[in-house]
Amino acid sequence: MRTSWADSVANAESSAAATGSSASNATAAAPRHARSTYVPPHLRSRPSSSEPPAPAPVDAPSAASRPSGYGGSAGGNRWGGGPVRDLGRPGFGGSRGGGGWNSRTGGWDRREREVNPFANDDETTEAAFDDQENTGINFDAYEDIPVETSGENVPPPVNTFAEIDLGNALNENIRRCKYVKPTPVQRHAIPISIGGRDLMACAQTGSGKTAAFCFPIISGIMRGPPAQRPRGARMVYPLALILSPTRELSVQINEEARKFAYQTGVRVVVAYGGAPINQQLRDLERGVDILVATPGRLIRKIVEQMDMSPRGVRQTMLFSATFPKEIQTLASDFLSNYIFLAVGRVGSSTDLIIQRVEFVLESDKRSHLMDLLHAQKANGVHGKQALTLVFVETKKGADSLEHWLCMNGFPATTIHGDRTQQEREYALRSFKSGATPILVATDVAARGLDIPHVAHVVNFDLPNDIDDYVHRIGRTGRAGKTGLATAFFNDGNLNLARPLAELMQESNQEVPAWLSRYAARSSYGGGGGRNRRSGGGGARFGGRDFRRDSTFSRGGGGDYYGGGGGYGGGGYGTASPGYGGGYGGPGVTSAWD
Ligand SMILES: Nc1ncnc2c1ncn2[C@@H]1O[C@H](COP(=O)(O)OP(=O)(O)OP(=O)(O)O)[C@@H](O)[C@H]1O
Repeated sequence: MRTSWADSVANAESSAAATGSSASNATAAAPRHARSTYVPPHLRSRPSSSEPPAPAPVDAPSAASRPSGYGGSAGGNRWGGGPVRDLGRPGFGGSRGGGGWNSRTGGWDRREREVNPFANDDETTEAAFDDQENTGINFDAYEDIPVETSGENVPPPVNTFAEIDLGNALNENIRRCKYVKPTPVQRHAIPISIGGRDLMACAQTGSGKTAAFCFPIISGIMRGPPAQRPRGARMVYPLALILSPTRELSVQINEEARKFAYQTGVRVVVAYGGAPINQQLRDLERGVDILVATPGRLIRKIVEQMDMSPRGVRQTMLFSATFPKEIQTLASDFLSNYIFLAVGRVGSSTDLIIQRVEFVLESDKRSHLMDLLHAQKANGVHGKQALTLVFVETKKGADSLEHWLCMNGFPATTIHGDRTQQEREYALRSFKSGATPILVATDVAARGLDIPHVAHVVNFDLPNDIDDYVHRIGRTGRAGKTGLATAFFNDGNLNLARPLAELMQESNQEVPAWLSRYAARSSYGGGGGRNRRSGGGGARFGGRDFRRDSTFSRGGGGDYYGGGGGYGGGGYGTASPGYGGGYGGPGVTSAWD
């Protein structure tokens, strides 16, 4: 039978060197005195060493919490480790004395206290917006969304978090996050992931994909038996690797995952370029269960040429709002007998975003933007109340537009690849807080960033690729809230005319007649080009499994429907959930930073 998280951890010793190679190298370079002994997650949060280790409380799963058919084709529950051992306890890390993360002999680092990741939530963002109406989360907006799954023995979805045995500590964090019920992608993806299956999940921007992959990973690690690590080895052994396309997104996923993992004993660490390496090395040396990393264009190398367990042994999940066919083809190399999940007309944007396209000549763009910003102000939607994200094509263009906006009385900042990481992070903080309510950005900020109160996304320069457009506008209209996206279109964007018109139509937007005319023109020879979506019927927006495409043929076979052979027995089940698209294969543009 194929390995589950529980099996993976149990088998960790035999393949201890099989994962986290980049982290391992990093650790080897760290100063000796910082070495600490690894304590597996299930032993953390226990009483201090002077006390006998008490049996971990166990959440007995109710029959209802295990949907029939759970576990997929291999039959039965893949977890193998039984119900979640719940490690979370009140008083963790402090007042009770002795209990918790840091007090156990041989812990990661006894000086360390687990920082409360919820502590700053209210101060940093909400306080700045305290006079704004709290619209709350309206996930009813997603209720009618069509869901399509394909693959063998798809585990059924759940309707509530309570139906899944995630454990008290994680449930408590879900409550702290104010998540009342799962979003559609969470309802479907969590049981699939807990069932040990590989997954390619396509769901709209802002619809909760982060929790959809984090919850099962955290609960899987909590559930697992102790991992035996070689003593004294200066290696770190992440049980899960989360790869994301940009540094800022890695930072955000790390922050989210830390909230979900708070007081569970599961340790999350982030590693990315441009930030001081010593701090990251120190964090890694304290131990890591979940490593969040930005690998640039090295995705294929990490998965195929490093020591990671092969597909079919590890569990691999990919999540994105867009999955064009080429990316599906490339990504399927990393997956085994996977389930394809499409929530919504995927790759399509959500109806929550009102999309406008305006014809603006290059020379008129600045004054047109100024008009929009003044109109926003006049409507009382400005400043901290409504953050505006302006996408431009080049780094120079970003700096120059930022300067011009500031000169004209609109406080703005900028984020792009030529700025230092410190400057990028500062800019993001300044934008989020409302101090500079306009952020001029290149595609660095296009994917995944979850910034509350972004009310307006302006495509000052349209991207060449419709996928990028979908991700960009998805920075607004998130978590059930509505948003506005305005695009400046001119003759230079002819290639985008058709996919843009189609996308707008699919999202129930009003398509200007002039854009339809451009779209028709581009269909007759002009457009297409890089835009992989133009043409191709239902698969256009990546909303269907490319394995269903009758024209699909790769040769070699054996891994798709009924391919079998993927279940290779025990091993080190490093889950490697991906994020965003862009595998940088030949001929495919990579959005990875
Ligand atoms: N079940 C839930 N209940 C309430 N809010 C939720 C729930 N799940 C996620 N959210 C919130 O919804 C917002 C969007 O979630 P997330 O960033 O995971 O979206 P996403 O699908 O990954 O978007 P993108 O495609 O842009 O990366 C976040 O603020 C998150 O906290």
